[in-house]
Amino acid sequence: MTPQPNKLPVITFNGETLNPINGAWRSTSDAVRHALEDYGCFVLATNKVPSDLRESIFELSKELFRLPTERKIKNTSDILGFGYGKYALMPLWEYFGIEDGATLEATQRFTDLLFSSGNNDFCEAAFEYMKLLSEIKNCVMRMVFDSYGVEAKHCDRLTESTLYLARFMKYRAPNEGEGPIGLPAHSDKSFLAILDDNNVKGLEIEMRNGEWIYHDPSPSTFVVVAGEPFMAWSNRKVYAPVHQVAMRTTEKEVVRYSLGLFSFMRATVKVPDKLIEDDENCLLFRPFNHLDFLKYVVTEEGRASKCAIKSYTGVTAGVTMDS
Ligand SMILES: O=C(O)CCC(=O)C(=O)O
Ligand SMILES: [Fe+2]
Repeated sequence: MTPQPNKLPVITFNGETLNPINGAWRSTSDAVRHALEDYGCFVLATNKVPSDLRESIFELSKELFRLPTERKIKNTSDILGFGYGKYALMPLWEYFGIEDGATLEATQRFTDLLFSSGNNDFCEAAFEYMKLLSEIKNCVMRMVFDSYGVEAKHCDRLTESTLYLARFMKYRAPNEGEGPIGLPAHSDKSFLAILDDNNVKGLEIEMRNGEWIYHDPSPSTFVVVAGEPFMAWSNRKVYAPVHQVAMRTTEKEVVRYSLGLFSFMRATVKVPDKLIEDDENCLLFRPFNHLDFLKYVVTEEGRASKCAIKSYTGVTAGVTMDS
């Protein structure tokens, strides 16, 4: 498989597109919805995150990965993928998660735990950066709800219940004899992810037709990716793409740093009636608790499933709204 160059839609968020009273809001919302339906992801061009903040957070994340292992492993979590991770089976990849990572309190706790003599620059930049990403995520959500004609109060209910995972990731180049895969192919278990990187290629995405493409990074773009729970919420209109990270380089000194803000819902996720009506009353996913779904994902059955959300809460034969 040789992935092809980026063919993802590029959508711009600027002052005009982000104002719901402008016509541009409507057309941008429809573009976001169609991109998520057709590709499950899109490239977001925006200057909402200042470039100096982006540069400093990537510089500061290098400090994080330089810490000694005995410090790194202090970052633990009950939820898989939310703590510190480095696995023998995925030797190129390493990550830190900050649970509730769009809040100052959680970012401060993380900083205090990792940096024994403090690191105010890290704490401030990480919080500021993740807060901006959470605003972008809220905007994407509102646009999708709007484009489907689902009332804003349903969006607010989910938004207010969001649990954020801020993730810092590092991928080294493969050594001789090692394969290029940093993070194996998967679909996300988060609702929505906003991804960023230090302009080093690596993210590869499978299109609906099975073709793989790679994302060509740039300093003013992010990648927005829908996860399985978003697909379920939309009654399978939104696509949750399989993607992976591959370090296809022979230059040993290349290091890819990426950052992601992943959102999870504490409130029950339920297909809006509006979307079921549009599907002639055929409900494909029962209401579910997103955090319980994460527990299912790590069970033997969840791990074995090709699409965990389908085996967790999918309606196989299709039922009517009132059954
Ligand atoms: O590092 C990246 O760009 C992607 C990471 C990713 O797909 C994930 O953490 O689920
Ligand atoms: Fe992912």
